[in-house]
Amino acid sequence: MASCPLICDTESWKNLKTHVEDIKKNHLRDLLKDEERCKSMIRTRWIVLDYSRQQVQKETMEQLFKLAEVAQLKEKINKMYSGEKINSTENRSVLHVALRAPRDAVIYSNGNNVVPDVWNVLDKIKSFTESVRNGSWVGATGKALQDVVSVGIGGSFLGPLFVHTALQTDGEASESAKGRQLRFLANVDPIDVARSTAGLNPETTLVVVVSKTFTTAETMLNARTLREWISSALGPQSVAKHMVAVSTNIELVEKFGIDPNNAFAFWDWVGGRYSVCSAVGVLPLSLQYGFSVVEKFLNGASTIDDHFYSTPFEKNIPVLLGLLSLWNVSFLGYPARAILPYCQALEKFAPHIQQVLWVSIDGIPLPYETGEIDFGEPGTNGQHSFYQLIHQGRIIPCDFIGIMKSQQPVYLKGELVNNHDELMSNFFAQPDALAFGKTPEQLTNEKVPHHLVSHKTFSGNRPSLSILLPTLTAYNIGQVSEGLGIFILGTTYFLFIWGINSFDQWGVELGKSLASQVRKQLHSSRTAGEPIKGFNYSTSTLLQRYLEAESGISSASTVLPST
Ligand SMILES: O=P(O)(O)OC[C@H]1O[C@H](O)[C@H](O)[C@@H](O)[C@@H]1O
Repeated sequence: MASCPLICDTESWKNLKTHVEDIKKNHLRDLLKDEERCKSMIRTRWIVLDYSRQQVQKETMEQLFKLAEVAQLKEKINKMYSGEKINSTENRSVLHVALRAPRDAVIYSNGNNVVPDVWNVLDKIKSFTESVRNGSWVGATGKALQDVVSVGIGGSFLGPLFVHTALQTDGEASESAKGRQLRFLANVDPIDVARSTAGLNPETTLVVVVSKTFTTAETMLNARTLREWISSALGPQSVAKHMVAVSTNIELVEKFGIDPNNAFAFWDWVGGRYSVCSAVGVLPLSLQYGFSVVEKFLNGASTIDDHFYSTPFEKNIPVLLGLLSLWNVSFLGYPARAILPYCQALEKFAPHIQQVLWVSIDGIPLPYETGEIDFGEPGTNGQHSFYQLIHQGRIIPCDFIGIMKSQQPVYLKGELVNNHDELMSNFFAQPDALAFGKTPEQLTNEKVPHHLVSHKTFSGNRPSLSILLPTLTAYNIGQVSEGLGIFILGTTYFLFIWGINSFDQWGVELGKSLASQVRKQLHSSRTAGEPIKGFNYSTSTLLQRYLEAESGISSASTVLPST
């Protein structure tokens, strides 16, 4: 039995479906003439959020807030923060907010305050990373470990990579990272092994194996590969000095050959895609930038949690972002969203991790589409690749993210504007181009040749929102990347409203089990010449062609990339 009716059966949902027809009668170029409307849709907090170019009226927002109330959104948020096991299919709390809570905070899971455990790990990370960075922790040959390879995939990779990319050009962070390298090894493609170790010396490299379960096939094969890379160069006893782990599964960490004292724990109430503020991100980032910089990142993330928990929905940035996404996906029928940071440092920002389910949290098949296809590219690069699509092709709501003060200002004397202003000229122009478009009448008045008028017509009425950040320090990155938080929390929200589980991931299991069958077939065919069996004709044919090709590798001996 459902614990609550599907949201699509509520009056509030039906009213919004009816409201769509009212909205379709308006063009954004007309809505944007209403200054009072626009004024009510520009929110200035730690960031400036302007959603006046969304296809919404004041009434739309009122109805969306009503829908959130009907969906008991605030109650669900309260349950999340109070440690209730809202991840019901895995019987777990959802408490990534505890990872960046102040030391004196009290957050319960299973009747225990989890904050002291969080700070025990943070204190251990601080101590360990300081010893590596100051050279008191050295490798097997007595050399300081200046380079780090973080091995992990999915949530054990994407969040840390995003934050690393954003910190690389921050003044304070880049100064503290001088002389150090942080690389990531995620894909099981051996090319990724070659790339992540190119030019590195095992003597001065520390490998961090990041895996919540310590069972993920790609991560564990990559970890064994780097263990071999180190052992073959420095001897098997060197693993203790050159490999550490981040996991909830300390037993498997020890079985792998890593000293449990060199394992940094996190907990089952941290979902993989929400783990960047756990040791998953904090350990490799602190090795690269120092714990004090990463602590600022955590503090920034913590401000989002406070805002998210205590701010009324009308002024709640993550809730507004989530509700607008819900409106675009479930009512206006736009299945995708382009996230366009006009800041190269945020190039890894577009959330790659989306929760999409076809059943409700109670296992009931949903009669409406869920999920949103998010993609993105830093501006102005995107303008030279897919903006033709978003201007004149299908309608894709866009989120533009700009920075007021560049991390790395450049100005050439004599130029009209500095380089950041040049970038931001596009940040301010693109949303209006999408909203207003250009009509055939305007083109005719501009004396555009008649045969080109249709080609150069822009329909406009394409929704977007604009976010302006003050700058990108570790603190701001924490706000934004829990900006992964803003978007992920926003995503969590409308998943709360859709009534699906934002925190489990059964959907990835089937592919993994089928890959396991193929792995066994490849092994038996290559080592014992076993014929292919148990696959459909198409897959069997492809497998046959693959096995006939020369692999360039003999399974008789270990092969590592040439360094
Ligand atoms: O950290 P691990 O246990 O190795 O899992 C790595 C990743 O596996 C899957 O892709 C999950 O959907 C992710 O949430 C998780 O981050």
